[in-house]
Amino acid sequence: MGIDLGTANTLVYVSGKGVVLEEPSVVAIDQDRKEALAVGEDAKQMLGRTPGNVIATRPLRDGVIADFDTAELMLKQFIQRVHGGRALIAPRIVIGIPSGVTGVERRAVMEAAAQAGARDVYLIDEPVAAAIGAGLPVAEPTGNMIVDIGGGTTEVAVLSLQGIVLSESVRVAGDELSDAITQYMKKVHNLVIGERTAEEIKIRISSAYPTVDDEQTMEVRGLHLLSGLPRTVTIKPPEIRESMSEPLSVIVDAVKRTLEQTPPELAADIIDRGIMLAGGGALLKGLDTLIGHETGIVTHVAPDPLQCVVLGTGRVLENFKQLGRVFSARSSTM
Ligand SMILES: Nc1ncnc2c1ncn2[C@@H]1O[C@H](COP(=O)(O)OP(=O)(O)OP(=O)(O)O)[C@@H](O)[C@H]1O
Repeated sequence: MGIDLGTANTLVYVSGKGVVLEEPSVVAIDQDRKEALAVGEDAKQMLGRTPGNVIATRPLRDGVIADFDTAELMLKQFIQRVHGGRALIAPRIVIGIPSGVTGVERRAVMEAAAQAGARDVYLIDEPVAAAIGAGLPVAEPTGNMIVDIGGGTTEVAVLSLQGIVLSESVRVAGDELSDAITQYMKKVHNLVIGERTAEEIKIRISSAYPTVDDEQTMEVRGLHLLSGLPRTVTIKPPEIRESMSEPLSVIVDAVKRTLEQTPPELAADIIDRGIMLAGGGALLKGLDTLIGHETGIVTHVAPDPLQCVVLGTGRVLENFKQLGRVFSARSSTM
């Protein structure tokens, strides 16, 4: 089983079957009964809409486990769902985690997987898994650059011969873009909006670079700060793009810094092959154009950016012998 345990979404790949689960990393807990009310998509629908005794939370923040018990519970639920309620034949699990996490954070992920029933747990750095999932030839002696923009972290890495030559991880990604939109709506339109609405604005009309859709409009509903009453405001893409400029420049700067440090031979390979974007954040309209414009290097979006990491873990599972050097840790080394 391969798992992308992400801040925003968790995906599971089963060897021989492909991606069998893709759910938001959200858990709704009934605090009176101390039990999970919903996990995944159902819990996400409850975000910001729960009564006092129910909390809908994300157990991961910035790509790492922030709430261990809830993360373990979520992981168990997902693994059980994949097994269709049958008894778990403790599987071998490969989990993608951000490359910048500490040893303590790595052990927390491994422990959660072991508690959830895994026999052998292998950790793979997310950029390596994303590059494999995006179809980059990571086993060859050639430079590949992958930029994985998730919910909580953006990872930029240069890979060659199954390994990371250099990488940079910044804790700014899709969530910060949504947060920037929330703050803008509050400051400029006096409108308080929830997390889900901010994400909807980002997905529907925002862009990182001017596009032909710039004249499009969207009606946003929220709570007016001054009157305290519900109100609808009409917004356009350019103002939303402007509101995201700070987090976007953090992402672009991370790419530039990594390129500046890349050894010349590998830099030449990257100029030939281009930069590959993966992760849900890669779906932001115009982000490839912005990065291409800022770096002068052709930038591509992976065919299925949201699934790159989990597809990479799956490919590793299915080619265990050939790709055996890609792991950053395994449970027997805990
Ligand atoms: N069409 C879209 N346009 C812009 N952003 C999008 C789009 N679709 C998804 N996203 C964003 O992608 C992010 C989730 O990406 P992904 O599932 O790759 O992250 P993750 O793996 O859970 O996070 P991390 O790698 O940080 O742990 C969210 O912030 C989401 O809002």
